[in-house]
Amino acid sequence: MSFLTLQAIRKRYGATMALDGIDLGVERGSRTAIVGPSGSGKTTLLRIIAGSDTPDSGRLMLGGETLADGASSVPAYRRGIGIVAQDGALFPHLSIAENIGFGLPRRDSGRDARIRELMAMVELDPALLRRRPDQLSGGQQQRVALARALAPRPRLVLLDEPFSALDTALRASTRKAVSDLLSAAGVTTILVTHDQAEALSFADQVAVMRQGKLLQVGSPRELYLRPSDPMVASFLGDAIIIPAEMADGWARCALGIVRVGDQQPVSPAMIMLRPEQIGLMPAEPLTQPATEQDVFARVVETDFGGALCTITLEVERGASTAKIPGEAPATTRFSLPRAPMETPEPGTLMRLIINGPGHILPNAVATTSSLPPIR
Ligand SMILES: Nc1ncnc2c1ncn2[C@@H]1O[C@H](COP(=O)(O)OP(=O)(O)OP(=O)(O)O)[C@@H](O)[C@H]1O
Repeated sequence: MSFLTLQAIRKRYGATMALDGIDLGVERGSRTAIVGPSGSGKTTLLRIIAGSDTPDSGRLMLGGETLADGASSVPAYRRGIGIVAQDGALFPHLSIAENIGFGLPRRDSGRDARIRELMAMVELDPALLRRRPDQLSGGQQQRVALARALAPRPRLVLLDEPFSALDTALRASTRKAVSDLLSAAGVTTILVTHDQAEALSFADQVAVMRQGKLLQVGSPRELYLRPSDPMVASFLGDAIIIPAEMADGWARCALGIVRVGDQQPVSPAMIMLRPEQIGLMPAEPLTQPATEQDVFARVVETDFGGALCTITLEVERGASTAKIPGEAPATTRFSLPRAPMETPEPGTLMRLIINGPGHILPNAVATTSSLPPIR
């Protein structure tokens, strides 16, 4: 059994099923990120783990101890769980030292030493201990909030969108610092976030939620490269999802003939490619004769976005796509991010180079069977 185990957790608010049978295991010392769109149930799940809400049914266990079994539950203050909220939620009228020491017994002789140890752990200058929260930057406040959560040596730390109030640069550096610190301390952590990049870089395990259900749970790599359905695929990054006809480990789709992994071929299927798998080469002048497998696309639009620009392309009915009967599928228009110096002018014809395998989405229904079999 995992260190933290959730079994068939359900929670309803009136007509809304906020959690609809959640099963999840979290290993000791690991970091799990829970991601999902707004209203998918992330906060409700965190509140039930923390003990600020009780499930209607289901079981929650931590370190072998049952914390909730249906509506009967151990109160929050006896769970040994630390929480870092979105805005840090520091006590504004208390000094930094008093904030960090809030959960430590006042008469404990080691209290001051522990507060200093935590300041060092979160890499803050001890000179800040006398200040009040409003005299610290946003990033420093979040580190204090983490120190306060870690002070009583919790069994589990819950991070509720703790970096979302920080600006982009500070967000990345604070996230890295917090992530390194938690892994060095071996603290079991659950992070709730809207931000897929944050989830993928922070966690060992990512759980994607939608409408009160966990759609998929796995390592960041597994979820990014092998999502189970289009929603998980698109939530974790840009994805090109197109129907394909399968044969012998190959897929024929509007972008050409793409190798697929060793998944069970169901034909037709929906396959996913990440934009970084698609290379572009100018098609003109043609350096070698076009073959049957070549696919060309014309740049229809470019959007300047600084370090990354977006190129929108439309597949031309070239050698291989010419064999697709009927109307050109709507998915023949797709967008790719590119560095500004690699952004061709609108109107340029490009040859597509697909790298690496396409991924068959096992839980997606192919929208067309009009593609011909591969010969
Ligand atoms: N106290 C409540 N009373 C009624 N409905 C609630 C309550 N708390 C949550 N809900 C509903 O339950 C569903 C899940 O809400 P929850 O806050 O857990 O989602 P979330 O994924 O955390 O969303 P966000 O990312 O916007 O914070 C939503 O439909 C929400 O409106």
